Parts: sequence; structure tokens; C-alpha cells
Amino acid sequence: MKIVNSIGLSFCQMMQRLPPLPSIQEIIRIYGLSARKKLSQNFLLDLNLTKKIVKSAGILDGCIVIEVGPGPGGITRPLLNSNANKIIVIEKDSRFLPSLQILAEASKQRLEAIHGDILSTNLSSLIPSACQTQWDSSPPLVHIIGNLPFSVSTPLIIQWLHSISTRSSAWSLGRIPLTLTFQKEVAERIVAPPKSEYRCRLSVMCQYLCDVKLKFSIPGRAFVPPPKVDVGVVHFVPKIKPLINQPFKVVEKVNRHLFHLPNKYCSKAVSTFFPLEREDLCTDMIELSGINPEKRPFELSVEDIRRFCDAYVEILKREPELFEYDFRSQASSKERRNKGNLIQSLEDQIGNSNHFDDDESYLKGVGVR
Ligand SMILES: C[S@@+](CC[C@H](N)C(=O)[O-])C[C@H]1O[C@@H](n2cnc3c(N)ncnc32)[C@H](O)[C@@H]1O
Repeated sequence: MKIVNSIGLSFCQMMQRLPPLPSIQEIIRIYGLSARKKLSQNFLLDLNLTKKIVKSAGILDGCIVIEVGPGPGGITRPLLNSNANKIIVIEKDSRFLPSLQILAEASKQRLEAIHGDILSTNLSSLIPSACQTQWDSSPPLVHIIGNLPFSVSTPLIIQWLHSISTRSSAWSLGRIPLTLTFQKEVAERIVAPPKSEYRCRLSVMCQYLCDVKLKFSIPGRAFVPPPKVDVGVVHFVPKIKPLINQPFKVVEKVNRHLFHLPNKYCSKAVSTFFPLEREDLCTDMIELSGINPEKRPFELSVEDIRRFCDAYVEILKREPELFEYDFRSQASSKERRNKGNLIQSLEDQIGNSNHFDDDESYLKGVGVR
């Protein structure tokens, strides 16, 4: 990780606007910044849209803003025109550093550009500890924003949700909000309420830890080059009290089992939690949860899933080794056949939906129904 530029801050600098600069299109042309398919680069050149993304983050006055994947700086520019105190950008592709350097100089060093991979960046080391606020008070004056490739934004939000659940990494400093772009279909899943056709594991994992809001959508044609799908801008604010008070791994496992069969009765999904010969435990789990076994997983509220998590943990207290049980490796031949059908149907759905090349693996990973 290489720091290209660092800054000193003052209120006057904070209030300054950028001087006239070459347009993003000119920057791309001058530096020969063609979009790289390998890094799923799709640029937003329309400053009205990038301003709208920045506006949807809320009031940034006096904030430290961390932008992931600035590219040629389409979002960075309105960030520098806001009253944010400091903007730290993290970019994996070194070709963008010279153009970010121009912005750093034009902004009188309010911008710090870091050459690095967001997936392995220690965010807490970038934020002064003076920014810290108590978890149960207002969020700190820090914001994370980014228009990342779809292949990165979903694994990243899962990684960050884990950090939010343990109050680690950047979230050791308080309830830092995020504004991130996703493939529109993934954004719909993140915010999907019970009974929605989009309800899935990702909906529950996001909603038990954060207040989530789909701010607006951007048509694919607004990007250069245009992806085949539209994009949704999602705002996350970590909740003071998560709706499920169990370890992240437990919540993840319970969701994985429940949404394995999202449209069948819950009793069927609960039968995947335990070995075939332990039907007694399935009955226990339904009874302890108090959930109607004829509800279907996609109809469950986060509160219902909280009850399943608590019931599962009660059973694990008696037989902790059951946590290791993996229905996918232990499935009977009949179940394996069913599973084969399920994977086939997932592949059919994904194959028909014109996603980016590398969407397939992460959409499977987040439980597309
Ligand atoms: C979809 S482009 C968006 C660029 C710019 N923010 C915009 O809106 O026009 C994604 C950017 O993220 C960068 N990127 C991709 N993977 C990254 C990673 N793991 N860490 C940091 N940046 C990454 C790409 O190089 C690219 O500049």
C-alpha cells in the first residue's frame, strides 16, 4: 500500500471549492485510461449523477470520507466540492494515480490517494482515533462511499457486515455509514422486505445489522462502457442494537439453511440443520422458535429468523458439534439429486439474467433464489 499524498487540514481549506479542471473525459483521454474488463471498470462521467450519489450519502460537513475505487475521479470531484474535511481514496489500478494527484493538488491536499486493494485494507488505520464515538450515540464524522465493480461490492459488504457485527475494523470507531453501488438486482435483494420476490439471505444479513435504503437507480447506459444491467445506490447505517443477538457465523448458517429452500415450508428447511436420523431436533427447533412450520422462508421477518437463531443456539448448547454438520456434504442420494436440481435452477436464473461474467459466483454466494 503506497501513500501518494497526505494532507493538512484547516477550516478554510474545508470550505474551498475545486478550481477549473480538465473534464473527466479529458483526464481519461490525456492519461489513456481505457476501462479494463478484468477490473470490471465502468465509469460514471455524468457529474450530475455522481453529485447525486454524493448527495445521497447525507450531510458530509466536517467528515472524513473514504472512497473506494475512485477511478478517474467522477465521485471524488463532488466529494471535494462538499464540506467534507478530508477525502481518502483507495484505488487498486495504479494507472489512475497521476490523475488523482491532479485532484489532490487542486484541492490543496484535502485528498489522500492510496494505491491498494480495499479487500485487504485496514480501514481503522486510516481514521484518526479522535473521530471515535460511542456505538450507542450518533455515528462518527466518517463516511464510506464507492462505486465498485459488482464482483467486489458484494463480498466486501459481507466482510464489512461481519466487522459491523463485531465492531471491528472501521466500526471500532462507531457506527460509520456507507453509501455503495450494487447491481440493481442485488440492491433490491439487500432492501427486500418479507414476502418480496427478492427476499434472500443477503436481505436478512444486511437488515439485522443495518438500516438499509435503496436511494435511487442508475441505468446501465449511464456508465462508460455500459454494463448490461442497471445499478442501485444503497445507504447503510449500522443499527445501535442488531435485531439478532447471536454471533455472525450462527446467523449466516441459519440463513444459509433456511434460504436453501426459500419457497418450501420452513419445516423442510429446518430438516437440513441436522443429520437425517435426528428428526427429534427438527421438532425441538420448531417448538423452541414458536414459528409456524408452514411459513415459507421468504416470508420470514428478521424477528422470525432471530427466533430460529436463538432456538438453534439452545440446541447447540446441548450438542455443540452439530454446528459442523453440513447438509450439503451429508445429503442422501435423493437429497443430492434435489440439490443438483436446485443448483441447475440457480444457474438457469443467473444464465438468463444478463449479469456480468463474474456475477455468477457471488450471486450464488448470497443466496439468489
Ligand atoms: C466501476 S469503476 C468506478 C470508477 C469511478 N468511481 C466511477 O464511478 O466512475 C470501479 C473502480 O474500482 C477500482 N477497483 C476495483 N477493484 C478494487 C479493489 N479491490 N480495491 C480498490 N479499488 C478497486 C477499479 O480499478 C475502478 O477504478
